Amino acid sequence: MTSYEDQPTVQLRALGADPAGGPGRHRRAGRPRPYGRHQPRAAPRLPEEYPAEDAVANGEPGEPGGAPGEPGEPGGGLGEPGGAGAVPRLPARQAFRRFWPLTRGDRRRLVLICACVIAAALAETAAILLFSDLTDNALRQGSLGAFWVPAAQWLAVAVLGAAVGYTGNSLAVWTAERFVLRLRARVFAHVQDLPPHFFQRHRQGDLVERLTGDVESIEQLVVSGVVSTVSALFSTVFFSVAAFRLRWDLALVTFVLAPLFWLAARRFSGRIGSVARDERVADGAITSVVEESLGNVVLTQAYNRKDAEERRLGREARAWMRASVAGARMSELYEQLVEVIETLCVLAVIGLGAWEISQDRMTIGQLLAFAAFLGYLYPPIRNLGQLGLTLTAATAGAERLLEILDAEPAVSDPPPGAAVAPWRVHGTVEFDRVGFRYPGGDRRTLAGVSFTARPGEFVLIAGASGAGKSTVSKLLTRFYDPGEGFVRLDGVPLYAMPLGFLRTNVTLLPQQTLILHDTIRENIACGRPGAAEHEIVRAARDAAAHDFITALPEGYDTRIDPHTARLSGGQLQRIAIARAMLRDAPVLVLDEPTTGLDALAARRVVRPLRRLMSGRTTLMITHDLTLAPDADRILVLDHGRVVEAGTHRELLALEGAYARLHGSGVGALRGTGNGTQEDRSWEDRSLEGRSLEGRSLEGRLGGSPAGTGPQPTLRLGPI
Ligand SMILES: Nc1ncnc2c1ncn2[C@@H]1O[C@H](COP(=O)(O)OP(=O)(O)OP(=O)(O)O)[C@@H](O)[C@H]1O
Repeated sequence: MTSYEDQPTVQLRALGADPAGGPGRHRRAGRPRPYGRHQPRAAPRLPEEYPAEDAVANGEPGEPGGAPGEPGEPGGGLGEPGGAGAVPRLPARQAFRRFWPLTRGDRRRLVLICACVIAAALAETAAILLFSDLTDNALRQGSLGAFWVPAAQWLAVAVLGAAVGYTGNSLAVWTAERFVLRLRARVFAHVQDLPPHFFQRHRQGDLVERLTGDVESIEQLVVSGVVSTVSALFSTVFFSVAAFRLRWDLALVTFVLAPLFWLAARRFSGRIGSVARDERVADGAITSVVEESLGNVVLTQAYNRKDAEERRLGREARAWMRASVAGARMSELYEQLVEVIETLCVLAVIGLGAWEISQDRMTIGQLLAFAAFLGYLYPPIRNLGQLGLTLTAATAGAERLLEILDAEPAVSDPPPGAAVAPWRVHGTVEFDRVGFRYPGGDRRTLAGVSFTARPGEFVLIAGASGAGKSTVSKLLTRFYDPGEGFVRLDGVPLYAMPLGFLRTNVTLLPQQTLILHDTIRENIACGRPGAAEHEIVRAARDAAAHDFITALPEGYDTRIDPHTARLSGGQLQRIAIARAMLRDAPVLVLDEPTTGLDALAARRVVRPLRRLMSGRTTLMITHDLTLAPDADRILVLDHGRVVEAGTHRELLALEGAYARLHGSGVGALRGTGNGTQEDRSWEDRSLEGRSLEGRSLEGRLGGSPAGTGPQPTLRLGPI
């Protein structure tokens, strides 16, 4: 039997698609999985191929959700990663329509690529006819003179084919990569606007996989899909015309059997879709486990969790292997079925040819020439059948990506023209009967919260864990909009001003020190891009960071990252303070600025913090009440409500919630709770509280320093 694999077909192979689910990690490593020896090409599927279309239309992820604040809306709607069943099924047509606009700017190039593809198919058809002419005339005549003209023509056609093939391929790869680049940038930009709870609810590794592997698989759906369809269609038409010109009766037999390829592909389409989906999910899961394990390596080692982590990875790896093997088997099964169909077709043609020869209507040479020609004809026909498979598999990646793209940001800029014009912010912060419920949350996190912080005031927000303190900071920096009431800056509701303007004027210093994977200089400079060197150094000096930075061998050029071992937690925090200094915003939100630091480090941070706070409206969220006497006002939150407000003295005198909080913390340590030590410096109090905190732990653990017997247990509030 003719080996069609060896036949030259003009395809833009560089765009070769893997219908088993796109370029997952394993595929990028080079394991080919063609569902046919000739690279399948994507084509739009017929409507009847989508029995689930109605079901999909009902829950189509393309529809924007409701208003922010409602369960599942902003950033919601994304199925729980790790379960293929959670991913909504999307018709390929819709997926194509969603991503096609991204080809804008490259459409002329796409037309040129298609023209190259068509020209290449024409050149190949011409080559086939010239070959037939050569065998029929020159060889039969046995004259070398009859050889030269068709040979020269054949060579010219081959050169032309090579030229358009090269041009088309180069352009196609370039266009495809540009598409991937654009798509990735678009998804990445969208992801960055998503609210915090989106990232809390989704495994980072799975999101990484969506931004890499899944993004690439969309390319097969769109750019390669269009080029492949054009290629397969035109090749089929040209080769068919040539086949009918050679022997119409044999060509007819060939075409009568051709739908078998399409039937086989259709039969496999559903299963390949689900296998591809499983593979994409398995890719995401394994990336997540590896990423989480590496991030938690200290926990793993400290708690002897090595075996447990290995088992976890093993579980995901086995699931991945199962999905991968299922995909490979499906591929192989389809491949072999197509082989059998091809054999059947060739046998039918040879059978008819044998009958024609027996009737003296055909020579053996003609029959062999036609059989050889089938090697050209079947690949594009077969590819047309396989396009659906490629598309189904690529759609699995599209579904996962659209889940991200359809997750809505919790907040957005006011419409153009509706935004309040920027002004010089004084720093009055106002919460006016604010109520808030997290998307998907079952109860209100804040209810009727009202307070005003005037320019330059220091307002401390205290309360038990889970009372809603950090939520106040998220509303003020507009990660979310309140469900009820208003948050205002200088009397203007936050939603009425551009987000960029708000965040330029309200600096957040979160609980977790945010460090970029870059030099110390860049880490400080990102507070105000374009800042001059002397401004960066001044900020570092004010943050008490300049000395330890210059003591490093590479000084400000030292590269750091969030897990850097070169700097301590307190030093990283001081770099973050320097960044905030440089930003020079009139409003400052400090969320547990000394959490995680030991007493000495906290003490070193306190002084620069005071410099940072000076002259700015400051909202400090903290458990550490050693700072409370310095506050102009203290708000005590309990179950999302402000239950007490006043100065340190006033609240202690009330002997209510604040006094209890204070009594369970530093007050108890001082044994007074009446603020008699308020004249002592903040730094000293901080140091004392934290030193005692250490002692309290000793006490709890039953340690008895210097063998003095059991110590009383000291309670320090949340540790
Ligand atoms: N993304 C979220 N989705 C649903 N609920 C959330 C989300 N984030 C926080 N919550 C809930 O809102 C409540 C208040 O959380 P918040 O972080 O504001 O408390 P907190 O007072 O700052 O606590 P802590 O002092 O422990 O940091 C908690 O019950 C918490 O479980």
